[in-house]
Amino acid sequence: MSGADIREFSRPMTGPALVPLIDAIEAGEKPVVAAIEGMALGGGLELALGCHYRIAHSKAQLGLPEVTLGLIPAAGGTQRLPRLIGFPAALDMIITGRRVSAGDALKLGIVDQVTERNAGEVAVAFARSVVDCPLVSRRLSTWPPLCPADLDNILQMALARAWQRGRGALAPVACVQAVQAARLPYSQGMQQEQKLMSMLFASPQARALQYCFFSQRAVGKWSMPNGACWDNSTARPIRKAAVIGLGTMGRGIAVCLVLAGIPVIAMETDEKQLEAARRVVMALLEKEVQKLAVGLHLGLIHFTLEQRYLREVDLVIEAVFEDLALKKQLFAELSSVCHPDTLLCTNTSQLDVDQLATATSRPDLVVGMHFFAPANKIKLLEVVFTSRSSPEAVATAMQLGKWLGKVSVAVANCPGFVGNRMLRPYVEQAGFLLEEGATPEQVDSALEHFGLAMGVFRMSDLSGLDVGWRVRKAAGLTGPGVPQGQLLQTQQGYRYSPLADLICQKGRLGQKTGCGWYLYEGPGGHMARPDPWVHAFLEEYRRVHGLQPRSIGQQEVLERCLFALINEGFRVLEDRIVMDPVALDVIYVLGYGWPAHTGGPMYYAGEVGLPRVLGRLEYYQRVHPDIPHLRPSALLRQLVAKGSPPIHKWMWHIEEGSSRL
Ligand SMILES: CC(C)(COP(=O)(O)OP(=O)(O)OC[C@H]1O[C@@H](n2cnc3c(N)ncnc32)[C@H](O)[C@@H]1OP(=O)(O)O)[C@@H](O)C(=O)NCCC(=O)NCCSC(=O)/C=C/CCCCCCCCCCCCC(=O)O
Repeated sequence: MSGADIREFSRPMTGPALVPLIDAIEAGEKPVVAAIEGMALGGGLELALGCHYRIAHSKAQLGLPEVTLGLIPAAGGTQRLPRLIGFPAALDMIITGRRVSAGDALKLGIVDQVTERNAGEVAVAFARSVVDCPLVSRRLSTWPPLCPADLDNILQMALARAWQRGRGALAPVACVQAVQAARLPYSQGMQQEQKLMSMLFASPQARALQYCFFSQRAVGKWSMPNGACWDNSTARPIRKAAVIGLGTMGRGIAVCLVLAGIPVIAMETDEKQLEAARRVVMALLEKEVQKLAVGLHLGLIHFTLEQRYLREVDLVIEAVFEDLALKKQLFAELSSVCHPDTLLCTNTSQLDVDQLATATSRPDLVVGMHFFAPANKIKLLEVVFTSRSSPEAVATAMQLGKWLGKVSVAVANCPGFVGNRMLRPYVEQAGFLLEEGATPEQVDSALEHFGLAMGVFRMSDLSGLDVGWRVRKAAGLTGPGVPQGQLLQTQQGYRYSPLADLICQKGRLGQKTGCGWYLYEGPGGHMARPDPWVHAFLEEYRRVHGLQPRSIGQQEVLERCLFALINEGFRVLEDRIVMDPVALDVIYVLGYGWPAHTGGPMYYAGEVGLPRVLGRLEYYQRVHPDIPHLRPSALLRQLVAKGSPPIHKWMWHIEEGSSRL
């Protein structure tokens, strides 16, 4: 039982109400034994906590995931669980919403027995064995709270953790407040639980998080412009895969495949690089084995320099250096080395997948599988199809992503695909704000305050500033031979900030070099500190170019960065790069640390109000007519003209024939 039907939350609820039902079961004179097979989540676990005993199958999982829906476990979960397993363990489960295995539930004391047999049959036998035992001590609501001496401290720390995890989300904090009320008598604690739930239940954050829940499932129902879709296309089984290029991304992808139980050929061209990769990958895998307490066959991965092993694989994921010529050459080689049916996938984050497909003998079997760093942690996968990709190839990549525990989103091929395409105007605005008077930490703090996991400059330092530098060079925006315009600089007719290029020229490439937009404790350091050198550099830059710095408020940072990103999102929709705006939201929440409690950038635009987004873009465009990304998209204008329909109706307003596919 995985809890309430979430769809019911947006409709008038019908009875019977869960709380009195659970209370009645608990108060009853017959022993009730919960037999848990599969899942006991949310209201499912709360119901089990109201039973007098709990028997779980060894494969069962238990949890209170309400926090991920912007809620608290409000059918007594916040009151019974701390009484049963103590405050620290209950706080951990309720604030994170994480699931625990039956084995861990037994250790924590949530279940009384774990069985390998049919849990129902075992529960019946168990019930017979306890039929004459008094029930008084089995009613959790009557237990006195297990209050340790340092409970205040524990609650304070939990509150701090909830603030930190939540980044502005209300539910994690409310979870702590509700659990805190478990030190009161049960009936008073329940009143507090209901009060907090009532506050959250109708909140915009809960609506946004529930939208995220359904969006992440909706993207699995992909379709392509040619009519191919998830339920008319068959995925191929992947019995063995290869990863070529064992840099950071390749290593992470190899780890994902092994963890999913898929045998992997991990290939490099250089012995030293191969050995370095072997050490890192094996260390990562051993850590996972310990963490997950699972038996994992580490022999599933074979490291090699030899292409002949590629003959036996069903799918290759290429993750070599981001260079089109190099990748094209590799794809041409793969055509002759691999079996003719082998799928050839690229992990490129922005190169033209069509061009790679053209270099092969089987363009129909070429797709992009764009993982996000760290590939073994981030749940998102962009599956990039070209006009020639076969439905079978797309279905296989989508299915493989799911098998790896990712949420796969099918997107059409275009520069930067979806995520990085929308990121460009956002990063660009941040650069302009520096020219106009902001510092990296001011911009980042506004964005982090909004809820983003990391501000734009901290994120750039983490990814490496040379990544964007290389892209800008390839696009002819900077580099030797590119004329440097007058400042404010213009390139290709539009305003261009060379600040990031100048920083790179100084050898400041981010965390890996110990400095970038911030200063770190050393190369590879993670602690970003404001850097006086950067401040002096920005001041000098403005002085040389006669730019009068002005004070830039949080609102302007947010509007310029976020609305520019959203505006590009509307253009992505116009171009029909995805079928639906939910895809953009899923990509940003899972891949770019966009706060889930705002639903994602496109949902957020709807909440802010499309007329407001349009109005602010028009205003900034008047002030900065040389920045095309601030020019409102045709779709945004059209939606506002049509009275700002809800997000699920946006695609109805795209003119036929506007697709660039
Ligand atoms: C682990 C899963 C269960 C399964 O995972 P998987 O096998 O991978 O399958 P999925 O692809 O995820 O899902 C398959 C389809 O099922 C749909 N689905 C799944 N779960 C739900 C659900 N809970 N509700 C609706 N639909 C669901 C999913 O969308 C897929 O559909 P489709 O095929 O795409 O169409 C996994 O799905 C999972 O984790 N599910 C969610 C589990 C969860 O979060 N459970 C907690 C729910 S909240 C809850 O249980 C709360 C209970 C107590 C309520 C008590 C309320 C007290 C009332 C107080 C109210 C106060 C209001 C006051 C108002 C006022 O003041 O007036």
